[in-house]
Amino acid sequence: MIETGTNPSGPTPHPSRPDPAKARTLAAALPWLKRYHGQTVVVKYGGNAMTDDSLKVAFAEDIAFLRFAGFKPVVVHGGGPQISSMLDRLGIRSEFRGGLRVTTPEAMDVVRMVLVGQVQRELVGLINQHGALAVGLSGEDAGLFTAERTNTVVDGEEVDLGLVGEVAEVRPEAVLDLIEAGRVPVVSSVAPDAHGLVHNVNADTAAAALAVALGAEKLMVLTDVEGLYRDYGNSDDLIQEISPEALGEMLPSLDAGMIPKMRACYEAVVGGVPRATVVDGREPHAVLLEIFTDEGVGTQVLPGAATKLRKPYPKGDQP
Ligand SMILES: Nc1ncnc2c1ncn2[C@@H]1O[C@H](COP(=O)(O)OP(=O)(O)O)[C@@H](O)[C@H]1O
Ligand SMILES: CC(=O)N[C@@H](CCC(=O)OP(=O)(O)O)C(=O)O
Repeated sequence: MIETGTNPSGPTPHPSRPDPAKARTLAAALPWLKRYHGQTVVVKYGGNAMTDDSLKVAFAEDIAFLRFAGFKPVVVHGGGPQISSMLDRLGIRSEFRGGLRVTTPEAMDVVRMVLVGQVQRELVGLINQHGALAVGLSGEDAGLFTAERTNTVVDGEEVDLGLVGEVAEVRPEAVLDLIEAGRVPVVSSVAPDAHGLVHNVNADTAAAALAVALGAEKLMVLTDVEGLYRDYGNSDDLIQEISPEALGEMLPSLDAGMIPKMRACYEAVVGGVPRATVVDGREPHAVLLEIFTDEGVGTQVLPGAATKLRKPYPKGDQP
């Protein structure tokens, strides 16, 4: 029954008018919704962008948003700092050479336990707060990745990294089955070699190999810097856009964690992924911000790009 007459608890308040800015924001997303509808986007979530619980919740919301908006998101996660802290707690020494962890058999057990048993489980749980979407798997599942042991060269010298692998082969069928079923695969970067011995694969490397094998439309890498600095430590010039050729020339000059990251972007684009981007995962909703803005927010690697620089955004300022 509709009540008329006076309201005993006082006058009925005027409803507030819906904010037209919200409609404008949604309408402005239309070109990207059209471009990415039905397309696979591989998002690599780095351990350094996972340190804050609220950031992880926002990341899971972004992934669920993409899925419900008709994208096909696939997550590959890292967990370097989380592995390091567990190794410390267990009193196992580890060091990085050329951006990769020297991995003894003892450390490998911890890498696998932390990536598959902790980090992956947590992300799956957070995404599944939004529906029965996420399914976790690792390079060991259904032959997803076959690793090939690799070393690295530091200052001209070959360094033995132990149980560290590159991705020699990808069998993406299991991931494709999940995507087909409307699920969001969440992939951990450990993988057996041809004899079944499990290796530690850098998560950026794994994400690139998977993006190529899936024919993804985009590889997005979340990290803890605004993007690729032209001359890290000496200048705050950020690279906004760069071609794979120019990036290839820069690779030997890169440092630490940026080596596997930018190599991954390079390999992805050379392997046919139309664009690869590095974005600041410390920004809440970094994934949506990157996808639904004109120039993107971090560093984009795309064929034919002329190198474009920009200064960092002022602190607290949104792009
Ligand atoms: N040219 C560069 N531009 C940006 N960051 C760089 C550069 N060279 C080295 N770095 C370092 O690489 C780090 C990112 O790599 P990493 O720590 O492995 O991140 P993640 O855990 O996200 O994979 C940055 O925090 C920065 O310290
Ligand atoms: C070989 C190698 O270095 N593997 C990485 C795997 C995790 C990873 O890549 O994590 P981020 O993305 O957070 O750096 C490691 O052991 O730390």
